[in-house]
Amino acid sequence: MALTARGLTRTFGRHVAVEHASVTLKSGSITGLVGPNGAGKTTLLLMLAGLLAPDSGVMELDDVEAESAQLRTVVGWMPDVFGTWDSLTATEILILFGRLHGRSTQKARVRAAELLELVHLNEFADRPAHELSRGQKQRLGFARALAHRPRVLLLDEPASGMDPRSRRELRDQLRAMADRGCAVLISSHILTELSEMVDDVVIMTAGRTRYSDRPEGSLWRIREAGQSAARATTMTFADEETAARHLGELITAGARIAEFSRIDSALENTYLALDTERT
Ligand SMILES: Nc1ncnc2c1ncn2[C@@H]1O[C@H](COP(=O)(O)OP(=O)(O)OP(=O)(O)O)[C@@H](O)[C@H]1O
Repeated sequence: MALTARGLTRTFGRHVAVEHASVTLKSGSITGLVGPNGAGKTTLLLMLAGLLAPDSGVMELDDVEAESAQLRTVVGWMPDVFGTWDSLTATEILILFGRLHGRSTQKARVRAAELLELVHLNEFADRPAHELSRGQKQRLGFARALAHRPRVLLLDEPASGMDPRSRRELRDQLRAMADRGCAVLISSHILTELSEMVDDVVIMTAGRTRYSDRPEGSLWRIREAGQSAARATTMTFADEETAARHLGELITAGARIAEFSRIDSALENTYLALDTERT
């Protein structure tokens, strides 16, 4: 399912948090949302999730204008901080969210077990949420966002607090969801990680959105065995295929390659160039 927002504006008192912002989230695509602190990302996500009313602007699901209530039935929302009833167990929280989305207790229970398995929290199923670590809470937050099998998924800093294995799993799960037709939007400050997983990037500064061109090529470090890091060569390749071909040629020519790794993120450079309006 596709979600399109056009001209969204939201003010708090006299402060304009989001100003005429537009985004298109395509079915099957993962979009990154980046921007400095206070740029309006969370405010935009809340409006797209149907949880905060815009002052003006239009939102559409598959080209049909959608009200907030409709958005809430198809959008899964993962806030940056888990925020829930801490004394409830992981299972109770997921069942409660299933029930709030109109499922029977029985169906919600089955779905809760499935989701706990998905995020590897089975052994914490009956623990109260306040006993979970930060990363475990993030994973429970991800599971909660999936309770009603959303067709659009919005995630605010989903990987913060997660260990490397959980991040990789999250990345794989999001790609699998996109492959099944879900439209995914991720807000994150971890740009190198984001650049590996997104298809499009929306940059937000001072409440305004704009699409970024996908980075063209990236820089790689090539170091031979025995060579110091300072003497390593750097080269730009258009894509991974070209880099792999070059590595093959080096090895065929007898070079003893000890390190061949991507070192830059053009997205990060674009972002840093824009990061002048931090508040
Ligand atoms: N409920 C609110 N009341 C008043 N001002 C708010 C409210 N929510 C957000 N703002 C203001 O709107 C602006 C955008 O905030 P928002 O949380 O959307 O930014 P963000 O891009 O998500 O920032 P961060 O990267 O720090 O999470 C900020 O200046 C913030 O102070």
